[in-house]
Amino acid sequence: MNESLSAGNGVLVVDDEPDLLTLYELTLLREGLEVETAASVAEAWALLQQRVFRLVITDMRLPDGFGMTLLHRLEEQNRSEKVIVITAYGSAENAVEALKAGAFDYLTKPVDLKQFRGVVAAAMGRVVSQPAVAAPGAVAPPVSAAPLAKLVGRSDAMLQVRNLIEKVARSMAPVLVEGESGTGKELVARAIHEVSARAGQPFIAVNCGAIPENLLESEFFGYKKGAFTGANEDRSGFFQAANGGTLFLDEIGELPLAMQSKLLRVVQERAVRPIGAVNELPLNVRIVSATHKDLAAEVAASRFRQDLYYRLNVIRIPVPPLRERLDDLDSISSALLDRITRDAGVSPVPRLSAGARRLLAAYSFPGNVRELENLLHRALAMSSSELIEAADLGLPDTLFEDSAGDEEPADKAAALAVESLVPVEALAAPRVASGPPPLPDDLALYLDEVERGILVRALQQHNFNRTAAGARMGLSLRQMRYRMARLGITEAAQDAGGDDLS
Ligand SMILES: Nc1ncnc2c1ncn2[C@@H]1O[C@H](COP(=O)(O)OP(=O)(O)OP(=O)(O)O)[C@@H](O)[C@H]1O
Repeated sequence: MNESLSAGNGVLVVDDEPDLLTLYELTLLREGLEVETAASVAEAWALLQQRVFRLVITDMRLPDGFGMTLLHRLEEQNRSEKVIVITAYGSAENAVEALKAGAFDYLTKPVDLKQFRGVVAAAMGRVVSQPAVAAPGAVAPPVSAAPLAKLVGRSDAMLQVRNLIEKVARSMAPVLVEGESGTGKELVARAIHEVSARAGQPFIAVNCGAIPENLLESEFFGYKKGAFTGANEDRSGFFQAANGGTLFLDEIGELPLAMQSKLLRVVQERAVRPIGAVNELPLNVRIVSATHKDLAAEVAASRFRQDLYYRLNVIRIPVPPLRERLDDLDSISSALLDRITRDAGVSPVPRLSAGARRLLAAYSFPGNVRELENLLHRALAMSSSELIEAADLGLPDTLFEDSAGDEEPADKAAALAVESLVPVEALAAPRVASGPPPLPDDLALYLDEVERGILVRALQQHNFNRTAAGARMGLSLRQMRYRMARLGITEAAQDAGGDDLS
């Protein structure tokens, strides 16, 4: 034990290959860090019993066990050390496992020293802003729960989302948030940032689908004065702006392939070179991405790079559609009404009548929480009292009739129609007498709704026999089940006593 070492910038490196250990040690010493080394789990643990380090860098395979053992022990004891694991080339599962277990980051052998320095700088940079830990056994600061309060909902599905957010907060691992439009993916990304030690640093949200292709590079990486016509001064990109904090890449599936390659390079090397610059700038940015697309399918269709997908998708947080967490509808509606009236400076906050709540619960919310928010905005404008009635919601008449009474919908057809309600725009298309329907704002959502309407009609025509309804449209039972599940009409059909469940 070296008494002179402070916890401040002490790094413990664990590797059983003496040459590598020396190489790592020299690299770290050159960075001005204080280094101790160990060649086995036992040796490392003995050192960790004596003092606290800022960072532990460990090879995965050691003569007497695995680097994961050290990670698990440190996690169990809630120690403050960040852990970086070094895994063999091609063992991505190990790396992912380590990140899920709480590792700060991982490096793959053969270790690129530039990357090594970048990862270490990120780990040290993050810790520097925290109070120095003085004694063995000191615990990491608890994560703050306040940011999670903005994410309203106590359904099982939301509790799972919250748990995941808390779990990933301490790590640097990239997170992919998946879910339909308007489910709250950005809110989840913000919560990850705010719960993490990066909370005081910038959170930069970028909608990848909204930036013209020819501007992507300069927007992301910045440029130097004179790099191209019109570059009259140096300009930072999103990465530099997010340095020290979190970069939220919304609609990552919209990035063109050429930009995906450039993004991968920056993410791997943890450094960015602005257009026209000679030198790279080191980065310490956590990446949280989001998509409403099935990115695995995009990879299969060669529209998304597999290597980038694996890099961004270390931890996946699926955010379920609102129709799958109707338990949360009342609390989310109240929170939204609170927010809307507060923003408008109106009081008191109106309430939803029992009829209005019933009507909302019968709706399928293809636009999820954002649609609920818009709907409540409109309802507030329509309502003339402190009570928002069903009629103020502006929902389609079919739904209105079905849920007006307290009784359950009378027959299978009604149950299915209510569950899989087609939004007004989708229904309107075939009814319009002259001229083409307006272009949809969201083609995928629009087509989903058209498909939903067709499936419901086919099922109704075939007395809810999915095999027959599918066969009528050239679909196997398996394809029907898949499509019904995807479009959220499985349950209604089962409730309705579908005769070919198997
Ligand atoms: N659980 C929730 N509690 C309170 N408000 C929510 C919740 N989920 C979403 N919202 C609100 O719904 C709106 C849409 O959320 P958000 O922008 O995070 O969705 P998104 O999934 O990122 O949407 P998109 O895919 O269109 O980018 C926001 O105003 C957000 O504050």
